[in-house]
Amino acid sequence: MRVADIYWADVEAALDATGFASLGVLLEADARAALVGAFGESAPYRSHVHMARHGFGRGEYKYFRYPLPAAIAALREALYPGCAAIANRWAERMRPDMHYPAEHADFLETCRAAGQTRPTPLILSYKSGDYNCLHQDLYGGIVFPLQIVILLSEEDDFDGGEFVMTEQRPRMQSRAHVVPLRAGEAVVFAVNERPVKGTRGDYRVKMRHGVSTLTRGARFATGIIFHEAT
Ligand SMILES: O=C(O)CCC(=O)C(=O)O
Ligand SMILES: [Fe+2]
Repeated sequence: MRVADIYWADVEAALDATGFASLGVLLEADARAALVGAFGESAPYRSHVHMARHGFGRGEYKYFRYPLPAAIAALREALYPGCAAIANRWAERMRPDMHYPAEHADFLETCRAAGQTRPTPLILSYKSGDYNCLHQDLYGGIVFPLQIVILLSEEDDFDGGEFVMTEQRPRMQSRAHVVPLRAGEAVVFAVNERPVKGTRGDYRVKMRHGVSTLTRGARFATGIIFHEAT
């Protein structure tokens, strides 16, 4: 599967229905192994977070520094235009003042102008007992409304550790989604909120994502977030 083979109309339909959509397997085994193998190094990263110290859950993650690993940089650039087209249609329904440029390089300029200059792609590592609390990856006032997660481990490397999303609907009870991920599979999902068609026009539901507790093994994932951090 290549980015050029993604059928974006199906992606948009799934995003509209549930707030997430599979993009297929976009990282092959050798690329996954290279990213996992470098987790223990320090040179490729700008920061290292122990989730328990911040109340974010249990496990570790690291933000890549520039230059990003080639595979991550290539996916971020190649996936952005398809995502931006959907983001602009969502903006029309939710945030009519927002418009996203067609190319990621131009969106990075928007981030820089707002003082958001640090890269946000990251790699996460979980062991048995680890989990990632429900959260949103907001790093400043400029927010690109879609982001990507890719499972780097094999499905049988671990038990539990499911990618989960919740949606908080206005004046209603929250809904949960368990999002299945295959090794190397990329899923695009709503960062902050998504539009839902109601009887009186669209309304916004707030989305959060996280990872359920691992009950066995080890799990690695990488996240591609399109906005930069302050
Ligand atoms: O480990 C995961 O699957 C989720 C990671 C995450 O929170 C993210 O990519 O933003
Ligand atoms: Fe996240």
